[in-house]
Amino acid sequence: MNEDDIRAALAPFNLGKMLDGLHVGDGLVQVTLAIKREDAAAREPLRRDVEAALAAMPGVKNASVVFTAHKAPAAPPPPVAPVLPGVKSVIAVASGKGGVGKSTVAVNLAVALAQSGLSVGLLDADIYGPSLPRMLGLARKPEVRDGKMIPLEAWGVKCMSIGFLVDGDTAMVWRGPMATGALTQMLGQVEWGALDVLVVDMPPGTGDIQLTLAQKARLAGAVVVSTPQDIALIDARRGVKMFAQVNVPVLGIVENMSYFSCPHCGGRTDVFGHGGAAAEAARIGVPFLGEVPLLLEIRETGDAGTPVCAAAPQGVAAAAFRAVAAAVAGALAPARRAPPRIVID
Ligand SMILES: Nc1ncnc2c1ncn2[C@@H]1O[C@H](COP(=O)(O)OP(=O)(O)OP(=O)(O)O)[C@@H](O)[C@H]1O
Repeated sequence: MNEDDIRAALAPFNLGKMLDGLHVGDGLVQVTLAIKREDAAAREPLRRDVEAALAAMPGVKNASVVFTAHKAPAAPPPPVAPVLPGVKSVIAVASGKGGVGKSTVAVNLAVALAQSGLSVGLLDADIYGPSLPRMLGLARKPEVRDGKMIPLEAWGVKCMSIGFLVDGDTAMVWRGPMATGALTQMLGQVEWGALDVLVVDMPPGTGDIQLTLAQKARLAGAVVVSTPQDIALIDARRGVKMFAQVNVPVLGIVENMSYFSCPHCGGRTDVFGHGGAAAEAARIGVPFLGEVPLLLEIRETGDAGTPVCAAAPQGVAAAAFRAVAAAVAGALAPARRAPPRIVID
């Protein structure tokens, strides 16, 4: 008794596409019939007849016929009103771990994009540790007009941070839902106006806030910042994976603190090794967007509230950020995307 014998025995039942699975071995026959869930009762006599016919065959010790109901293909998600109707592209700047310079890259990317002539917004979504107020030297509370907050402006960039509204220590103790609620408000209740790009400085890691943002803000893409160290790269890989899971294209990886550029002699030292992020990007098949050197000037200007792209636009740091900005602008898909659907298995 082999599979052909069983198929021959099934032929009179005209099962057609209903026959979904057949397993034959050691005198055991298992048949799976695919039906619609609601047809189960009506098809039961057929199931019993098939089972009886197979059980009666010589050489069959046991025959079982079971139903399976395939899920109907998921309906496309209903159109959702865009949270940010005037914003052409929202991009997230993310990192797998803290301290790799994600905020520094986000701020300078925004300033460099604005310097290239685009209208740019910058949202600090790092609810638990907002660094925009310090990096941009902004401490005022935003005005409210017609129930909407007016972003503060710095170097041609419209900026909003939870740090403008509450002091950092307050936000630090928020539970997850409070943080995601605050972020949703910052997306929808800020008068962003018409923007070419909204750069979002994400909190480090891969959690609730990242998912909320990926869903609500219709991200056009994500920029993942890493240092060349192995440990940062492992976390960066996790970040890339998270965006892939929520269907957000990864625009590429930026290597920050790529090498040390000595302000005295101009010599270059590869403090953490060099080129790890480029190699990793190639390995996981995402673009490499450029490298930013480890420079005292970047830290000093950032901590003093003037991003290096604004403080020293002619310097090597600004040139590095401009190159990253050009790569990001080039990678941005012109079309706006539908919100991702999160599938939980
Ligand atoms: N390329 C660089 N050269 C010199 N200093 C840098 C560079 N990039 C970042 N820094 C400095 O490193 C510190 C951490 O940077 P930043 O706050 O941007 O990191 P982050 O990844 O956003 O951190 P967190 O996720 O913990 O908020 C800052 O003091 C910043 O000025």
